[in-house]
Amino acid sequence: MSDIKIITTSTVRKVLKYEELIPAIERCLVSFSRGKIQQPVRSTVEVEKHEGFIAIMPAYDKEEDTFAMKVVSLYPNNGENGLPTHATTILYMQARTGLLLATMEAEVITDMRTAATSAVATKYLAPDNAKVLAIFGAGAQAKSHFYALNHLHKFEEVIIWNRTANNGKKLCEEISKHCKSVRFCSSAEKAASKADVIVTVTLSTTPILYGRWLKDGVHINSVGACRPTWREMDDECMNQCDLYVDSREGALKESGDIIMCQPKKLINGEIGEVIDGKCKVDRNKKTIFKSLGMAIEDVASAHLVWKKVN
Ligand SMILES: NC(=O)C1=CN([C@@H]2O[C@H](COP(=O)(O)OP(=O)(O)OC[C@H]3O[C@@H](n4cnc5c(N)ncnc54)[C@H](O)[C@@H]3O)[C@@H](O)[C@H]2O)C=CC1
Ligand SMILES: O=C([O-])C1=[NH+]CCC1
Repeated sequence: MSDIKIITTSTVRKVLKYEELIPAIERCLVSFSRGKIQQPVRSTVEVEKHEGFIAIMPAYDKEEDTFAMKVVSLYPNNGENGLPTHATTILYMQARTGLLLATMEAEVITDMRTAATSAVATKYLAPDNAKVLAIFGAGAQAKSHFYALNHLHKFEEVIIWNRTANNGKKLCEEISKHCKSVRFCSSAEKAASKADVIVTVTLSTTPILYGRWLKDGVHINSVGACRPTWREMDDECMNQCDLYVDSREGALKESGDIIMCQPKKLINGEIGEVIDGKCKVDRNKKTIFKSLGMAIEDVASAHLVWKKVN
């Protein structure tokens, strides 16, 4: 047996590109909703003492015959000590034998595949001619979401809102090289009420986006609040919008925005069903894509990386 490869962050950054990743993600979302992916809802171990958790995310793609498993830890308080809030590793295995082929540092994969998934959702759910993008948050996902969305659609204006203004302004400075009009806005309400597309990528556990702020036809990619008691959107926001998810099963187990919503919020469909034409969308309505993150997105990304390094 040949040596197990160790694939580092810098290699992943070099080889993984949105032009290949976005179509690969689109394909795997459809396969997932067609039942061609074996993927349990991730299992999670709470580390209460340190207010963190660790999740294990395996998936097998029956069509591609590819298998991988990601381990991700989320320690929100790390941020205050200058440490990364998420730590991730992927084990990439040979599906035929179950043998380990590579371990991959998965920070870049996690950032890019999550943003690529939101970009696909935006392509299918956002209003035609969306002009203004608002991003809530200024961390790793905020940055990758700008690049992925900008790859598919050129927005006339990008507005960043972040709890810590300095970090928000730094992000504006970086992305201003790629977009004519980028600005930091210290009011979440003002940022939201101008936007045709909103991305929420924060570690907040209580709502930061309110229904009363929303413009007609807005599309929201809600990417944070991945625990059953955490929220990013208030009930009014949830109830005004048609709701799409990555996985129904995952969303009903993990999404506080859905589980805690009053009155109970029904899911219109999985994004894979939308792409597959099995679920019709009215783009004039307000829409939410609630993203919890799926192992199959990691499998598809790891497979692209593996093909490049071999
Ligand atoms: N759906 C998915 O597939 C994935 C979702 N995520 C989630 O996306 C979110 C962002 O992740 P990263 O950018 O990697 O984290 P990060 O740690 O790099 O950035 C976190 C951001 O949240 C902000 N923030 C923290 N606490 C806040 C609060 N109470 N109110 C408002 N803002 C607050 C910070 O200022 C920062 O801008 C997290 O909730 C994370 O768990 C991450 C990976 C995959
Ligand atoms: O899918 C993923 O990797 C994650 N979702 C929420 C935190 C990390």
